[in-house]
Amino acid sequence: MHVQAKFSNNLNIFEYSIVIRKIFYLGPPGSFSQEAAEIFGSDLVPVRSISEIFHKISVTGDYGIVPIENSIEGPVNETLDGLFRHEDIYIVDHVEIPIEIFLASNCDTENIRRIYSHPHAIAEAGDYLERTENIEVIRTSSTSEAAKLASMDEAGAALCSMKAAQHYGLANTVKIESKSRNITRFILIGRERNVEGSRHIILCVIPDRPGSLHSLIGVLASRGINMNMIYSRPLRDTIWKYYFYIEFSGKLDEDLLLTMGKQSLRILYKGSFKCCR
Ligand SMILES: O=C(O)C(=O)C[C@]1(C(=O)O)C=C[C@@H](O)C=C1
Repeated sequence: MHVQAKFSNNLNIFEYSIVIRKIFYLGPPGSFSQEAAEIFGSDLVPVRSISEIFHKISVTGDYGIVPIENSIEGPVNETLDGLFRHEDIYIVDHVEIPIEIFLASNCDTENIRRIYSHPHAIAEAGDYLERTENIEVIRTSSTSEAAKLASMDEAGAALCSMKAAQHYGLANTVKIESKSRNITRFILIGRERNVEGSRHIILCVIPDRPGSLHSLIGVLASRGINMNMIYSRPLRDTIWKYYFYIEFSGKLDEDLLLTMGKQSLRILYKGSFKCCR
């Protein structure tokens, strides 16, 4: 895939034209992340965690696909923190994937004693799980890892995609979460920043005093720019201090970033993308 962007100013936003090479994704094969990665390329490499994807991109300069938010469960904190911790990794593109979750096993549904899945999928299937009894719920690194483990457990089942169920030979599948309201947003990340599109992501650390968040987002309000999402996450190296993850849509220019930068101790512009909503 070919991504192009034009924008240039003294905020280190540069022109580029890139060809997507290797893409790291949360494996093993059969994960929803793999479905998202297939949209951008075919040289796909499974790894064990989202943090490992960030690390691999830093070391190799290749690309990665990571989930950023689910419509039911909310933000993927490991991704937000990865974007904050890796200053050299940016948003290259964005895609939304409908998530259809199946309970997949090799035994009859009434004989299931253990359900494996990724914490996000467990939360997304919360309505179903709260009606089950005497079943242990086991967290795994991905829904495809869950399918792999369930295939080796005769009383085990996975919450996973139909693709993962088929890949690991889980014959009994029951749909428990429909894709009408369950969507996960994924971002393609790499070392070049995309600056085209109406949706933007910035990360800010602001002074810990009355009104500082009000002043920061007041910059958006005064320009009629809509803030779509805001989350605070711990800074980690300083206890009880936070950074803010902010998504907004509208016109982005250097002056807006500089004005927001004046209200911040630190500001990172991670990139822009087209958004269907
Ligand atoms: O486990 C997977 O299949 C993933 O790709 C991860 C992930 C997530 O982290 O949100 C992606 C989509 C689903 O919402 C559930 C799990």
